[in-house]
Amino acid sequence: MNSYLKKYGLTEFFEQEATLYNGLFLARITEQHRDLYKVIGEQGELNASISGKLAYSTENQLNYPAVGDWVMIDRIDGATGNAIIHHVLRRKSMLARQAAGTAKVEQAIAANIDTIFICMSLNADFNLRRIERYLTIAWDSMATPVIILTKADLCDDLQQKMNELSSVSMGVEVVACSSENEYGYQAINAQIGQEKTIAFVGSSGVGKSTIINHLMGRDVLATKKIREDDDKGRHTTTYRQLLLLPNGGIVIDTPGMRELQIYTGNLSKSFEDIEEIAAKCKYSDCSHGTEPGCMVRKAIEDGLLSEERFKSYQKLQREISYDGLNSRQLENEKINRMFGSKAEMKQTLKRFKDRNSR
Ligand SMILES: Nc1nc2c(ncn2[C@@H]2O[C@H](COP(=O)(O)OP(=O)(O)OP(=O)(O)O)[C@@H](O)[C@H]2O)c(=O)[nH]1
Ligand SMILES: [Zn+2]
Repeated sequence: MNSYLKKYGLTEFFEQEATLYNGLFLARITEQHRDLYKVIGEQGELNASISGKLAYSTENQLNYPAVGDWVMIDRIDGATGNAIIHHVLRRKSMLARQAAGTAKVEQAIAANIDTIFICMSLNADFNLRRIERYLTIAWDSMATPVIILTKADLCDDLQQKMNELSSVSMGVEVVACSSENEYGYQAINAQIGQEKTIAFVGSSGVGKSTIINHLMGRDVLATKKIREDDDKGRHTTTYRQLLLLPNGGIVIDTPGMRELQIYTGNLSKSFEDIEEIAAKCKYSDCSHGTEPGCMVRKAIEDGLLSEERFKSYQKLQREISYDGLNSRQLENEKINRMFGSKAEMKQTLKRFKDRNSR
């Protein structure tokens, strides 16, 4: 096997697949820009674009090459111009999300990830529902999730949080860590196999870049603090979307992956008032419809909360719960919305059948 590409995660599976394409060369996508890709071939990095035929035959956005994909290109020497990507090899896993502004079109964020590090901080960001959502996304991608709890130094009830977490983590490895004293960093390293590809997801500011920098042994990513000081910001500077770790292992960190989190985090902030009222509803999963003891409806009736504000909260909430979910999850979401839950849906369907068979 080509030892150079092996460092970039090449396995026998892909090498075998590649033999189907005579005369073309194997490469892995390391960066994606609008129409231009960076790929790593057996002789190093080169620019690439997709062939007209591939673009033409690719109706589904999902099948466009994404960072992490293994592809077949027409050359290994960039001196003769951009390489042309002719085929995308079958993926072992894929992280996808709804394309911005559309409900139906799905987009690949990254491909062929072995492990997804779901990062959540042990202070403000700690939220079991959020973990559940990320776990669903991770399982759906076919990669293995690992939960990384960050900022342990800012938490004084670690054991309690770990206990709470165990009710939703269901056998997934959990690692607590802190950048303060590098607590837990050894355990994180132990979760990274040789030539395995890792992706980091989680809310903004939980410390993903901090961990990646530590793994790299140098500051390759600007952490939030640095970015705030630098008004040009991270978005204008180019950065690597696929990083080789010095200890083996590969990190994929695409802009799309960072965006996966934006919406989950912000709702509570912008609607703190409603969430505060809702916390007092009789039922913790109150939908603020016709349930007894709903404090949100009461606040609206009492003129303490405007109906409009509540409506926009609900609307945003619906959009948020769609963001980042793929079609199968979306289907489940719709079922949940219509029937409350799958169990309830089954009940309803059963009642319906019973009635019709009578
Ligand atoms: N106290 C404490 N602060 C931390 C820890 N890890 C990271 N931070 C701080 O948290 C802030 C955000 O960290 P980042 O690594 O930039 O977070 P991020 O998840 O990469 O954020 P995005 O790039 O926006 O997705 C920085 O100011 C870090 O110094 C930790 O373990 N303990
Ligand atoms: Zn309510």
